[in-house]
Formats: sequence, C-alpha cells, structure tokens
Amino acid sequence: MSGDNPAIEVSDLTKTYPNGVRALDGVTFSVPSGTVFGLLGPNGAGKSTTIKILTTLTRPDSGTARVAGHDVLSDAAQVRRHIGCVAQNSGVDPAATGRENLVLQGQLYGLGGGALRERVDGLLERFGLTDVAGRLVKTYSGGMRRKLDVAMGLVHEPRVLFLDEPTTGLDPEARAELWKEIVKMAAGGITVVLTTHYLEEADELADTLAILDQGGVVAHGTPENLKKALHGDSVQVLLNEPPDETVARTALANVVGVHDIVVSGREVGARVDAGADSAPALLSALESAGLRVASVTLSAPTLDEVYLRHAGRTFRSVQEGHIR
Ligand SMILES: Nc1ncnc2c1ncn2[C@@H]1O[C@H](COP(=O)(O)OP(=O)(O)OP(=O)(O)O)[C@@H](O)[C@H]1O
Repeated sequence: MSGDNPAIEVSDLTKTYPNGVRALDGVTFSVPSGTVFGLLGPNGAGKSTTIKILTTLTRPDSGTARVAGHDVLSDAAQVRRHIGCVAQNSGVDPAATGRENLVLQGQLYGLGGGALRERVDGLLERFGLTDVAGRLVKTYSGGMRRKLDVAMGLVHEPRVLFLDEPTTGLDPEARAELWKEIVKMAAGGITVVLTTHYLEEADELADTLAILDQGGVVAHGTPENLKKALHGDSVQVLLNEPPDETVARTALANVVGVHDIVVSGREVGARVDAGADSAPALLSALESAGLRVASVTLSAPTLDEVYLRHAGRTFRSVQEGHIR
C-alpha cells in the first residue's frame, strides 16, 4: 500500500551528454511508496539516463530528484543505502553457489553474523531457492538465476528496488513467478521501479507508469486511467491481403468517429468513438475501397494505443525500428 511520502520525486530533470545528445529534456514524475512504477519508452527515450540519475551513477544538468526522501546530489550516500539495483547483466558470480553470492553481497553492505545468515535464509526461502542454495550458479536455469539476481538486490533491505527489464529472456512460467514476487515486494512496502519493453508487463504490474519519449514524459498515471482517457474502443481489421496504405487510409479518412489509424501488413487498426456504431461504417468503407475483410476484433484500449496517442506512433513500430 502506498505511504504518505512519495518514494521518488523527480522534477524537471535535464541532461545533455558531452556529444551533444539531449537525453532528458525536463522529466517530471513521482512514485508513491510501496507501489510498482513502470518506466516505459522506446530505445533511446531516456530511461537508462533517468535510472542512472536516480541511482546516483550520473548527475543531471538541472532539476531535482529525491529517492527514499534523500536528494540524489546532496545526499547520494543515503540514496545508495536505501536502493537496490538489479541490472540486466547480473552481478552474480557463476562459479559460486547461490548462498555464497548472497552472503558476499550482504558483507559488501556491512552485514554479517547471524543477522546475515537469517536474511540470506529468508531470501532463499522467499524465492524458492533453498533447495539449490548449495549449487553453483552456473548450473541454475534462467528463471532461478533471475530470482537470485532479484534476491541479491534485496539483501540490504532497500526501500526502493530498481529492476531493469527483469523478465527479458524468461519463459512464461518463470515470468509469471517473478511477477508474483514483484507484487509481493510492493505489498511488503518496497517501491519497485521497473523498466521494461513489454507494455503488457507494465499493464499487469505497474500501479502507475510514465511513458518517456525523446527525453520527455508523454504520459503519466495509472494504466487504467491512461487507457480510459482514450475513450471508445479499438478495432483491428484483418484484410485478405496487405492493402496499399494510402488506399486504406483514404477509405477511412471520412468515416465519422474513426481515428489513430495504423496499417501494418494485413492489419488495419483504428480507434473508434463507439465500437458498435462506428465499426460497421468502417468495414463498409474498407470494402467499398476494394479491400476484402477477413476478420474484425473490437477491444478495450491497450497501452500501445496510449503510446500511439501520446507519441504519435506505435510503441511496437518504434521498437522494431531499432536493432538491439
Ligand atoms: N554516455 C552517453 N554518451 C552519449 N550519449 C548517450 C550516452 N548514454 C545515452 N546516450 C544517448 O542519450 C539518449 C537517451 O539514452 P538512454 O540510454 O537514456 O535511453 P533508453 O530509453 O534507456 O534506451 P534503451 O532502451 O536503448 O536502453 C540516446 O540518444 C542515447 O544514444
């Protein structure tokens, strides 16, 4: 449950790298304590730069950021004491056991003795790793390893945990298990900041989220409110053949209540003010333009459409345009 003071308060952050790239251009958001916050955006949007500032790895040119009540510039040591970070390239030693990794991590934070043993046992138990605690990490499955990564970030009982794309590369079962743990962490009072390329992950997990694009926040709120603010429904039409994009767009241009048209392969997507009223007109406009409809689906708005509305293009199209 959220506490009184925000766990993170970011105001008007800017950052230009020495090569002249303006990575952040006035980023503002806040995150209530004990909640999951999703930071979304395509490659190069400024997510990593924001996280680096919040975790005191780099400095903003201007603006302020407070994490767990401490200023990232004037009180960096306190910020570091209260945060945990789980990067994509994990810091675990594959040639050591799970337990050894956790003990070493605790020692790095000045923990030791019975308190550390208890903490490590508790984390192994919580992440279902007790039975494999004595095995070398290099023998772990991807899911087990990722759980160990997260446990490592929690050894010193941080108030804010940063998770960078925690489920990338995990199978659906391991992903679902990790999602459950993330929800539990927040219920236990930890604030979780999640960066992800998966909109459905943010939709499922995040209590609030911010979508970054080109160094600015283009949307901020709960997934529900952001979707509700779009009004209307989403229509996905599958055509028999990929259409000429101009023909499809022209066909729909004059249909009342249809907007945010996206043509991709055989699919034509659009938002309609009222699905039941607009969908028939939309279908007949396509058919009249000689485009044969194979199937049609009406659905409530998705986060991808939120992104489209605020950034002017689909999240997926931007992702696909980048080679990682
Ligand atoms: N150290 C750096 N020096 C110069 N430019 C940088 C540096 N780090 C990032 N940038 C640039 O700043 C912009 C924002 O990058 P950032 O890494 O914050 O985005 P991102 O949203 O995290 O992207 P990704 O999803 O690819 O990690 C990009 O144009 C990037 O090329």
